[in-house]
Amino acid sequence: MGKKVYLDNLPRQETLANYLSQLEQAGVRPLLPERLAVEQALGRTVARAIRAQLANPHYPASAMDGYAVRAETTFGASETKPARLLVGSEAVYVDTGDVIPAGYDAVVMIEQATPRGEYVEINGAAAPWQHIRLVGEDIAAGEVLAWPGDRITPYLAAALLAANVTEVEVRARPRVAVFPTGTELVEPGSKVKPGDILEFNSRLLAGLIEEWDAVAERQPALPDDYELLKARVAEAAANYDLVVINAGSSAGSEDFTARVIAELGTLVSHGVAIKPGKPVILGEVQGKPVIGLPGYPVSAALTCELFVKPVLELLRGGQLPGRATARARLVRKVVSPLGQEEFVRVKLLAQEAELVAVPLGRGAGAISSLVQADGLLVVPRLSEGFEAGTEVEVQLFRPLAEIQEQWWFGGTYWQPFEEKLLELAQQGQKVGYYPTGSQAGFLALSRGEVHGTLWAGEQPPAAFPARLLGKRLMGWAYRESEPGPEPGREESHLLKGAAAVMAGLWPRAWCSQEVAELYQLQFKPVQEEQVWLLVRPEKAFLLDRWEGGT
Ligand SMILES: Nc1nc2c(c(=O)[nH]1)N[C@H]1C(S)=C(S)[C@@H](COP(=O)(O)OP(=O)(O)OC[C@H]3O[C@@H](n4cnc5c(N)ncnc54)[C@H](O)[C@@H]3O)O[C@H]1N2
Ligand code: MOO
Repeated sequence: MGKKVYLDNLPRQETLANYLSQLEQAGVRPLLPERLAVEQALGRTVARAIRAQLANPHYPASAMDGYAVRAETTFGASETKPARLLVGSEAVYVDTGDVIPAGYDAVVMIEQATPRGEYVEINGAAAPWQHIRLVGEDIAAGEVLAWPGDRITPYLAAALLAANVTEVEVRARPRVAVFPTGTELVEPGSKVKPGDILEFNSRLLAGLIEEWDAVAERQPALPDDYELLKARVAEAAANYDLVVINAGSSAGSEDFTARVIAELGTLVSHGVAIKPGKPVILGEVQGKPVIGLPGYPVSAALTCELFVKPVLELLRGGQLPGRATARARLVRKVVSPLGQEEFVRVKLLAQEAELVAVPLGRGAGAISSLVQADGLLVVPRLSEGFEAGTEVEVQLFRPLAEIQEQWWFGGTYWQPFEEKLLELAQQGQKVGYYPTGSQAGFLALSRGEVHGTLWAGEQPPAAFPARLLGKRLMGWAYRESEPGPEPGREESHLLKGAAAVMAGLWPRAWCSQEVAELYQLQFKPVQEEQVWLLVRPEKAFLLDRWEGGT
């Protein structure tokens, strides 16, 4: 196949369908199932139907402690006219789980039986088969206990063992080699210098792949060396079911992945009409799928889900679970380029009786946005986005119950408030605090994007229930000697302003005394200000969670 210098730009579904069919043509087939002991198979997926080997119960068993009787011998019995049965020939004592002796067809609980010497008196009629667990009542021999595609849960494992099944055939877990690439990559925990990139994508990708019932083997990071990459990819294609290469997907001079695949096998496509994740590379080498994922972490995670997951489904021979969805009302307009399918991370909040979706930052480099997000909103390729107020469907990253429990705060950054939230979180309350400054926080509160916000300054706007939490000293933070008259910068998130001063980007930043201390910066106090908590009316109870102001 010739060298491609341009990116393909077909819709995702078409790109994927074409790739999967090319893989099938190249001989990629589902892997053979594996035979495992039931105890070793928890979490795995059943490959072939499993039938019960033995009934449960496999003998008629007493369900209660009492006397096995012939039901007909008790007919007509009452408190005043009990049936007198001879123990041994007309009634036999049984414990729960004992075999019902032949010829008997009911059990009378000891509470309803009165021993009288060698007799026992039964003061009520027993219905035939009462308190007897019949053979196969729970599981009949030969019954299908597990269907292909069922996940082996502790319940299923127990049922299999109850039916005397000790081994199961489960879907194979494809083995995936994950290669991080880039000369600038360094291991987490290293002492870093500018330009170094802490290598975390391979952990991110391996984690996702393992969640999808596959085995990920992270490989040492590869420097940007064409021949080395080529040799390692060829070797991995021979030894793994799937090869994932991360970064080196865009048009930069050291982005070799596509070339390597084209030279070793077939480059099926490079580029797809999605955002983020456009430069994804799909190929095949020696009959094995080889996928190049973009370097930016959000793009890498998303393309892993959109392309690696379906290939894993092909290899294991069966679908993996998708995400649950929920409907939510968008609080802000989302504008998206026509011709690209866009995946927007959203925060979800329970507000009054509904769920609202707040679009988050769209930078593909922000791994924190995936942590903060509760879900993903898909803007179709032929749409330019959604108006504020539209009801949209969101794919959930976490259980809805967890999302509905959380309290979400914005506004100015104030450490004592953060401490209080940390305390609440320690006690089990789900909370989040995403400071964006007093003004932005107030707007967010008005639009319903947060449950509460911190406002710094005099009397806050009267629109929301408010409580004075305390006072703080504001001023300029700077490094060694106080900079001259040039103005400093104000950052909406006080920690970020102080961080910019720390990094030598700004001469000084407007921040609070606590933040300056946190960053060990010099501090020139200018004014004292009040800090208020403002909340949505239905969250007014939150105001009482904080001790009175100063
Ligand atoms: N001139 C153009 N530049 C770029 C284009 C383009 O079309 N033309 N596409 C952009 C898009 S879209 C994306 S996405 C990125 C893809 O970049 P690469 O796949 O080539 O990846 P790198 O440049 O090597 O890395 C980018 C960035 O990703 C982070 N990264 C990479 N590897 C790791 C890792 N193992 N662990 C953690 N983080 C990693 C890192 O921040 C890199 O700087 O290209 C755009 N450019
Ligand atoms: O498509 Mo890139 O993946 O924008 O970030």
